[in-house]
Amino acid sequence: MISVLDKNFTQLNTFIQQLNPTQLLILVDENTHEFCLPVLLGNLETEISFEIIEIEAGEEMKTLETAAQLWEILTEFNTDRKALMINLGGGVITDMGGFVASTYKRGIKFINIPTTLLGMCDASIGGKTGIDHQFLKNIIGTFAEPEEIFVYPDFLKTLPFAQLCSGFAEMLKHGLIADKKHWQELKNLPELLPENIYPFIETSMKIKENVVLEDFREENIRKTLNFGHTIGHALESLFLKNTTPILHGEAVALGMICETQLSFLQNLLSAEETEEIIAGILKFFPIIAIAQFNDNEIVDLMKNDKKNAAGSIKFSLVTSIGKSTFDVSVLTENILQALNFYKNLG
Ligand SMILES: NC(=O)c1ccc[n+]([C@@H]2O[C@H](COP(=O)([O-])OP(=O)(O)OC[C@H]3O[C@@H](n4cnc5c(N)ncnc54)[C@H](O)[C@@H]3O)[C@@H](O)[C@H]2O)c1
Ligand SMILES: O=C(O)C(=O)C[C@@H](O)[C@H](O)[C@H](O)COP(=O)(O)O
Ligand SMILES: [Zn+2]
Repeated sequence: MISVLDKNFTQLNTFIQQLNPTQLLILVDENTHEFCLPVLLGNLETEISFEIIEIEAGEEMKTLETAAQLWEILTEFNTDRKALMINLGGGVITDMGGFVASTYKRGIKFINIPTTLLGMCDASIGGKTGIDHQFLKNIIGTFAEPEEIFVYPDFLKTLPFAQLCSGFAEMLKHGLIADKKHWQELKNLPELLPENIYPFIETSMKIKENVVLEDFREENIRKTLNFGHTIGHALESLFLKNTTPILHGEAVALGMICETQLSFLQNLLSAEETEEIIAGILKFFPIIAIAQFNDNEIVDLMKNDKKNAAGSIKFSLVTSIGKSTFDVSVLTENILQALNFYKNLG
C-alpha cells in the first residue's frame, strides 16, 4: 500500500507501532543522510532501537560487494527476522535495501520511503529489488514487496535538478504506455520545477501500481513498464562500464526515443505520433552522444534483457500514445536503424 505522509509522519508511526519489530534498520546514502534522515528522525515516535546504515551515493554502489557489506552489518547487529528495514532514499537505496532485506535470513520485512521523484513514481513501487553485476543492470534480484510505501513529496525540495529530470522520464513513460492525458499534461509543462510536477505524482504512482497489481511477476502486462529499457539499459551499462555513468532516467529517455522510432519502423505507430513523442522527450532531455559505442556491443548487451525468451530480444513498444504492447520480436536491422536515427539527431 502507498501512503502519502502527513507532516508528523503519523501513518509511519502507526505502522511501526502495530508491526512492533524487534529493531529498525534505516538504510540511507550520504545525501539522504544529510537531507532526509533529520526529517524522518524528527518525526519518528518509537521506543524501538534503531541503527543507521549509510552507503555512498550512486549507481556504482548497487553491487554485490555493497550487498555483502550490508549482510555483514546486519549479522554484526544481531538482526533477527522480526526486524524492519527502512529504505530511505532513491531507487538505488530501495533496490539495494529491498534486495538485502529479502535475502537476509531468507527475508526480513522492509518499507520504502522514496526521496527522489524516480523513487516516488517508480522504483519504490512493485517489489523489483536488485543489484547490477558485471555492469548488467539489475541482473541479480528478487521480486519482494515492501510492507508499505510512505511518500513525502517535500523531500523533493532538496533534490538536484538533474535527478528531478531523471524521474520525469519514468513519468513520461507511464503516460506513453498507459495514459494519453498524463503524457499530454506532462509534455505541456513549461518547466520542470517540483511545484509543477507535484500535481502529477499521484497519477504516475497509480499507473505503476495498477500495472503491478495486475501482473506482479512480469509475465505479461508488466513488461510494458519496461518500454525504453531494452535499449536504455544497454546504454546505461556501457556508460557505467566505460565512462561516467548517466542517470537511469536519462538512459530511459534515450531508450524511449530509439524504441519509439523502432515502434514506427515495425509499423506499430503512426508517423505523426512518432514525431510527437520524440519532440516531447527532446523538449526535456538533451541528446546524449553515443557514437563512441559500437552497435554490435549495444545489441549484445540487449541479449541480457530479462524480457527475452528463447534467445530472442523482446521489446515493449508503443502502439499509440497511451497504449502499448509487449513481447515484440524485431528485425536486428530495425534496431540498428533506430540507434542510427538517434545518433543522427544531434
Ligand atoms: N525497482 C524498480 O522498479 C525501479 C524502477 C526504476 C528505477 N530503478 C532503479 O533506481 C535507480 C535510480 O534511482 P534514483 O534515480 O532515485 O537514483 P539514486 O537512488 O541514485 O538517487 C539519485 C541521487 O539523489 C540523491 N538524493 C536522493 N534523495 C535526495 C533528496 N531528497 N535530496 C537530495 N538528494 C537526494 C541520492 O543521494 C543520489 O545521489 C537505478 O538503479 C534504477 O535501475 C528501479
Ligand atoms: O517495475 C517494472 O517492472 C519496471 O520495468 C520499471 C522500470 O522503470 C525499472 O527501471 C525496473 O527496475 C527495470 O526492471 P528490469 O527488470 O528491466 O531490470
Ligand atoms: Zn526504469
